Amino acid sequence: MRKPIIAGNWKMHKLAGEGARFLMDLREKLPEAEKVDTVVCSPYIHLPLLTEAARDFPVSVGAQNMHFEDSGAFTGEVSPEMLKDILVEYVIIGHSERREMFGETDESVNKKTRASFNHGLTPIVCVGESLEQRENNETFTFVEQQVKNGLDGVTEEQLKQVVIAYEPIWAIGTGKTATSEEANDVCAHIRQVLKDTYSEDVAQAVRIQYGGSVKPANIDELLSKSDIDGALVGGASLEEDSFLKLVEAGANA
Ligand SMILES: O=C(CO)COP(=O)(O)O
Repeated sequence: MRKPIIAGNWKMHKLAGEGARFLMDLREKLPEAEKVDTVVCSPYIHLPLLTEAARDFPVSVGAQNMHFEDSGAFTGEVSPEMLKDILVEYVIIGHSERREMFGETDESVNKKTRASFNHGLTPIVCVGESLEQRENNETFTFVEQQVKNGLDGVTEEQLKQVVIAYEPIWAIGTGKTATSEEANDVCAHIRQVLKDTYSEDVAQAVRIQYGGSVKPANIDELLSKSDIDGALVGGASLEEDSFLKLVEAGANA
């Protein structure tokens, strides 16, 4: 069985001190690390404070982006080596907001995914279709292409560590969740693509999260599905009570 993974994506919210307090408040309350992987992905500048606050208790810290080079003349960028240096463990790659607003492409997603393994970071690779693509019945082919392009050249052993987040763009921050069946169908398709492109072993190992208006009220239903192994959560990860409920749902899945 794949271990559930619940990740909060704080996007551009919270000040650093608020983030650290959030983690400290959860300190005694989080389920054991054996039951669920709990991840909080914050803005870059909060990361050192959060990795310090997260010492000795079962939560990992993730970044929301990174550059693919180790160092160089890339003003405003942060490298995988820098993230690893401050004990960051995860990195979100190719979130739809970065693809839409910051020119991220399958090619840059692929470079970043491969770079994450040079430094032992676990990538959370985001894929997902627009409303127009869904209405034109292009969801499967589009997501399939994103998965293949994003993971191109990644070795089988590395692939088993990858987390894929299926986030339909039309469900992000809109309050519109894909039904658990719709979400599971796409996650199952992604797993089939992994099997056809790589192997059954890889397909069974890779964890696939659903993201898009996940809340305490709908997470149990989503996690009960065969191919949904966790959630990548925006809005409902910002508040301690609701984040804790989501993580508990992961631990009980
Ligand atoms: O984009 C998301 C997580 O990466 C989803 O955001 P919401 O949970 O706010 O819909």
